[in-house]
Amino acid sequence: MPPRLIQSETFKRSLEKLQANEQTLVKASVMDLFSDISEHGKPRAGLRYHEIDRKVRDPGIHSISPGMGLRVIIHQGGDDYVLLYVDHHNPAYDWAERRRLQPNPQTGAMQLVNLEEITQVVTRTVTQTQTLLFNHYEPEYLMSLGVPEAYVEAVRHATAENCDGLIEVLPDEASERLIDLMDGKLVMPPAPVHTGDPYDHPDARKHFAVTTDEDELQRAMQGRWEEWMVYLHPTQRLLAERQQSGPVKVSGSAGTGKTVVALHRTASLVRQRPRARVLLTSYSRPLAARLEEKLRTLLPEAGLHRQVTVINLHRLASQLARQWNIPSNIISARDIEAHLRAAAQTTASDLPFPLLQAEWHGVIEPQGISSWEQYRVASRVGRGTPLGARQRKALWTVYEELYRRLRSCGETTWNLLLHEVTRALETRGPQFNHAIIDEAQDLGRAELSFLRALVSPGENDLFLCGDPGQRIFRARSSWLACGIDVRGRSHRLKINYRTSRQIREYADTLLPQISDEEGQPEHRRTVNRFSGPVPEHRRCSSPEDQLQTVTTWIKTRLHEGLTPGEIAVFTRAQPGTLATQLSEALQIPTQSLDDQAHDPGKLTVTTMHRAKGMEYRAVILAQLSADQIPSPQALQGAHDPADYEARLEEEKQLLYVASTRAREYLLSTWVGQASPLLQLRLPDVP
Ligand SMILES: Nc1ncnc2c1ncn2[C@@H]1O[C@H](COP(=O)(O)OP(=O)(O)OP(=O)(O)O)[C@@H](O)[C@H]1O
Repeated sequence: MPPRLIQSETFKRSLEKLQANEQTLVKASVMDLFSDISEHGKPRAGLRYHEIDRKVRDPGIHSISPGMGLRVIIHQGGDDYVLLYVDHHNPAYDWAERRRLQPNPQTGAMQLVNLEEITQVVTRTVTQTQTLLFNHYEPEYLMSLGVPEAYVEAVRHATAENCDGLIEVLPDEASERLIDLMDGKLVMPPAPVHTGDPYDHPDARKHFAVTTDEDELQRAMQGRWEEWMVYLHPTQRLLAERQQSGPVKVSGSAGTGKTVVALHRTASLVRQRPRARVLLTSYSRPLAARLEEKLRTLLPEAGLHRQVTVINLHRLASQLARQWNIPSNIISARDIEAHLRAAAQTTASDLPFPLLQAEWHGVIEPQGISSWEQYRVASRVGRGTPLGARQRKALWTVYEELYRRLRSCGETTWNLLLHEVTRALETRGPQFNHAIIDEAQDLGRAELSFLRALVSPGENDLFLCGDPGQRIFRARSSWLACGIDVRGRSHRLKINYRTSRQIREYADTLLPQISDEEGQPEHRRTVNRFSGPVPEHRRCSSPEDQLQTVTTWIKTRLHEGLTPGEIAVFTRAQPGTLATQLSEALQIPTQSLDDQAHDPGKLTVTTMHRAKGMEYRAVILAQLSADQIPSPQALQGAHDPADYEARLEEEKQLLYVASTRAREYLLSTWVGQASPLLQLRLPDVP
């Protein structure tokens, strides 16, 4: 085999931490190294390739010196040169001293191990009363699950009390399999590598990328080269690439890489099926715009990108409606209420108006019921008060009049439009071969039925990614009832790549038990890749005090080196004057993300709804007082107790969505009494 250059994810991460001019220098040296080993089989003298003058645990460890005091740590094993890390001289060598690169004896996959971490974990004390979680498994079995040999003893001494820290430092694939064991699942080891190449195993491909092509390396070094584009977790890769016999569900709590899987799935389908029509979609327009931007990075070949339609479902439905002459003027909430009142008057109905409203918004409109025959037998599950046939008939008389009024002014609602287009699709036929949906938890019955009709049923037809804990636009709808059967094809992602363990643990307390789309309780256990500061809370004495608190906190973050684009302030209602006040106090521009893309030079100040799909190093949740969240307006609009519960649940999930946008820092502030949704145990609140 010719000499190879292999880039590890640890190298990628360390490179990103350097200054721009240092990065340029390192990238140039990496290009030189690649051409040297490709042409001459070894690095040239100018790169000062040598063993390091420390007591390293791994004899394969070497370094090169690109200049400016930097050292690139490289592992050489035969003809393989693995880029492991880069930093200034001392920290780079400190890092190298503690690392060992070796194949897992059972799986054959190459693994990089931090020997110091293991020592810390193994020496943790375990009391007699604590139960050892994995002690009854043979070391060989644990290694076959991807646990590096050096960690086996630590894993066998893990207890419920200390396992989080341990699972955090294990390779992702091993962590995920241990979580499955803790959840009581039977876990089969991955198949060993047949090629005999320790970098070719799916477990190793999460951490190492083999470079064989100079152009590819050049692109990676010069262009945007993000970790998620290259180092997929084996489960992510499998989901993205595997043939599926029908609809697939990928779930996972916030930050577990669902969007990344959706993007790779799209790219993989397009590459494998040059003539297929592929739809990549989501609930809202900004989410679809963000998907499109990321897909362009992942699929730079313009031809391939053109094969995919990236659009949000509502926009697609209204485009098709216009094409097929279906009325597509969307009526406002206020006008529909006025029409309903007028319809009740015209039909001399004595039914209570709240009942008319509740039935319209809770049953008729979401199900797209357009005739008495449909309404007579329609399901009203979860609607509280049962209705007899005579009452239904009386209600229907009003809705018939409402429909007549809507037709005469050529207006409709989103749900009715979606149902109309779905009916048209039944005669005109599906428009796509494959659809990939992100944030699928936000699809209601109308969107789900539309989606089903859009795509030809069959292999690899629908691929739905979502988190039932982040439902903020629509009440829960059964996928099965809309013809989307994911039984036997559901997968849950368990590694959280976005947030620190502290933020994830805090965010989890905001959510009660979560049920999936069929009402089944969800396991939500995940493992984080890093730790960080504990989320902070501040009760403020007045709005001015809150402004001062937020300003000071942001100044501290900026002082620590964060940029304005890495910080966001979210509020439940429109932030109002807060954006202007912060901009003046901090002397930096702000952005609200309503119709513009995220600008890295500006501080984000916007609503929690607009936070969806974003991520920041630091997040402030401001104006969290009891009279601001749950939103009184949202709850007042509830049509019946079931609707009230659903709206309250949405408020909790909104807070969860907003909190989980934070990677490292999270601050919550309020004036007066804190929101009951915060579930505060308040020892640290002044
Ligand atoms: N395999 C991976 N390696 C490294 N980083 C990853 C990987 N997968 C995802 N990430 C990163 O983790 C973060 C969260 O990923 P993503 O947005 O796909 O999660 P999500 O599950 O869709 O989150 P949410 O539900 O909150 O929108 C992103 O920064 C992404 O780049």
